[in-house]
Amino acid sequence: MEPLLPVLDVHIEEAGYEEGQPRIWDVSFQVAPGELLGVIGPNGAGKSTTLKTLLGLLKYSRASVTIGGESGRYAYIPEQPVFYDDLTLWEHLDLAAAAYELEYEAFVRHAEELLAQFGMSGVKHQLPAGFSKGMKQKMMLMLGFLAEPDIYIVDEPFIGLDPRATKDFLRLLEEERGRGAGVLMSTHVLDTAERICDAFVMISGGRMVAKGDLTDIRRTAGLPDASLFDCFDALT
Ligand SMILES: Nc1ncnc2c1ncn2[C@@H]1O[C@H](COP(=O)(O)OP(=O)(O)OP(=O)(O)O)[C@@H](O)[C@H]1O
Repeated sequence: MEPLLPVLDVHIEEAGYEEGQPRIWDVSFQVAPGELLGVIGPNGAGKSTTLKTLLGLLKYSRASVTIGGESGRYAYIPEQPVFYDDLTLWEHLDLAAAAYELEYEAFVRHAEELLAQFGMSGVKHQLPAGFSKGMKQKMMLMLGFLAEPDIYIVDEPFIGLDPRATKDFLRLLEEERGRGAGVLMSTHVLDTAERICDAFVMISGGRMVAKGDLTDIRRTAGLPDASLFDCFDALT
């Protein structure tokens, strides 16, 4: 069988916030359809910089990024919620649907489903400024899922979510992977990452120090039976 074309193909030579001052070097990876790739590394290692590079948000980068799949569409779910003060939750969903050119009835059905799944139906006509941190984060997740993209780019999803929301989020991701969507996820929650990710990119000091599935990471760390956490400890 032909190997599936990646939904995300990233080659970063170097990238940073100011011309001539790179913060990351030689970071390259691919995400296959249905794959969940975890980006892990200590504080300040360069995870967010890597995500910003592939989203095209940095002033200075020498990189090539290809988004594949059927629609070539990505959804970015940021760690810090971004929203319009004057728009209700429903108006945010509606705006996203217009941007993605979704058919209106299908959008309403999907949006109502997502609201119910995240327990947010009762607040859909409220302004997100009055939401808790986790509720704001759920709004960002819903906006992402509404897009049904080829690749989800998710920055640290686990910190603000309660256990039920985390479970709902993971189940929805699982469904999306089932239809072939890839996921690139940066996280510090290594026990969850070890459980759910197919493969990892480990970044330290702006460089990739290990890449592959847990077996590859263990081999690189020289620790045949170690947890992801212990490999992380040894490699960073
Ligand atoms: N806006 C910015 N302007 C200049 N330098 C930045 C900026 N954001 C991050 N950096 C620098 O880039 C390097 C990588 O930071 P980055 O935010 O990518 O780390 P991270 O791995 O995401 O860390 P954390 O786990 O703490 O979120 C650090 O040296 C940091 O100081």
